[in-house]
Amino acid sequence: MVEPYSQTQQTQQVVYRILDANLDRAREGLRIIEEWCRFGLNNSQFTNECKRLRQEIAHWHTAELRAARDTPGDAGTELSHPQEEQRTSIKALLQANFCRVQEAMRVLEEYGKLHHPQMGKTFKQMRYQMYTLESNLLGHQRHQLLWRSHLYLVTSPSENLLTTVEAALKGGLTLLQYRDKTADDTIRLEQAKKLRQLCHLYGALFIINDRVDLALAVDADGVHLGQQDMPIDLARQLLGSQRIIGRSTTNLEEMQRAIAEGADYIGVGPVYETPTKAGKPAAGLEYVSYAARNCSIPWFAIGGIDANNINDVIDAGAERVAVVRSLMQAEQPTLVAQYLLSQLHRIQPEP
Ligand SMILES: Cc1ncc(COP(=O)(O)OP(=O)(O)O)c(N)n1
Ligand SMILES: Cc1nc(C(=O)O)sc1CCOP(=O)(O)O
Ligand SMILES: [Mg+2]
Repeated sequence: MVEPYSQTQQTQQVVYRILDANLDRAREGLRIIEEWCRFGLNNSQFTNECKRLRQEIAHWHTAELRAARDTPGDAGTELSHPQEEQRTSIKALLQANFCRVQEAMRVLEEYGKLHHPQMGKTFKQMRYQMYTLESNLLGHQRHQLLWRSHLYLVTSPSENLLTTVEAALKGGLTLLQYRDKTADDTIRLEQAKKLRQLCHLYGALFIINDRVDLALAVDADGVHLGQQDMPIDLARQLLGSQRIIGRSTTNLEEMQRAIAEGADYIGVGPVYETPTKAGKPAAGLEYVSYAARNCSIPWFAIGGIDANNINDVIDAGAERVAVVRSLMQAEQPTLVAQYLLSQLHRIQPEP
C-alpha cells in the first residue's frame, strides 16, 4: 500500500503548484508586453528587457515545479474577471499585464522563500525592474504621441465642455489641455478627472494648464507652464522624468531657455493678437519662421489661429498648432478638427 503524503509533503506540493502557476502568469504577461514593444513600438531596448526577464523566470521554472501542476484540479482556471474580457486601449492592456506580472512576482517572492534561499530576493529585484520598465514604457508612449500630435486643443470654460472635447477627439485630436483660470478647485478637479478619462478612452494625451498639483492629483500626462508659472526644474522634480512639461514662449531667448531647461514642447505665440489672451502683443509669423528653423523639440503655434488663416501659419513653417476658440466655439468641432488636421498633414511647401 502506498503511504499517504505526510503533512510536509502536501504543503510542499501546494507551494510548488503556486510557484508553477505564478511563473507561468509572470511569463505570459511579460510576453504580451514584449509583443507590443517589438511590433508596436519597434523598440529593441524594451523588447530585450522583457526577453531577459522572461529568461530569468524560465530559469526558475524547474521540472519539479512543473511536475506539481494539476490543471483539472485547479479551481482557478474557470475564473475570469469581466474586465479581462474587454480592453479599452493598448494602454489599458499594457497596464493590466504589468499589474498581472507584478502580482505574480510578489507571490513568487513570498512563496519562493519557502522553496529556495535566493528566490525571494531575486523576485523582489525583478518586481522593481518591472516597475521601472512600466514607468519607462509609459513615458516613451507619451512622448511618441506628443511627437505625433499636430493639433492641440486648449479648453475654455464652457457648458458643453465634455461634448465639445469629445467631438474634437472624434475628429482626430490627440492632445488636450484643460485651461480654466477662474473655476474653484473642486470644479477643476471634477472636470479634469472626466477629461482625463475621455482623452485616454480616445488614446489622446491630457495636459493641465498652470497647476502641477492638479496634474498629479488627476494623473494627467503633463502640465503646461507659462513664463510666470512654476520653473521647469521644480516641476520636473515634482512630476518625474516621464510626464510632459510644456512652456509658453514669445521670443528666441525664451525658446532657447525652455529647451535648455528640459521642456518637452513649447508654445510659440501669440501668432496673432487674440481675445483669449487679451493684452499680449502678437509675436507674429516671423517668430513662427524662426521656430521652424531653430526649434529642436515639438512646438505649437498658438494665438488667433483658425480655419481661415491656418495656411499662412503653415506656410511660415508650422507643423503643429494649438487653438482655443476655433474648436471651443465651433458648431461642428469634429469637422473643424478634421479640416485643421488635413491642412497640417498636407505636404509642406519647399522653403
Ligand atoms: C500650448 C500653449 N501655449 C501657450 C499657453 C499660454 O500659457 P501661459 O503663458 O502660462 O498663459 P495661460 O494659458 O496660463 O493664461 C498655453 N496655455 N498653451
Ligand atoms: C492661451 C494662449 N496662450 C497664448 C500664447 O501666445 O502664449 S495665445 C493663447 C490663446 C489662444 O487662443 P485662441 O486660439 O482662441 O486665439
Ligand atoms: Mg500659465
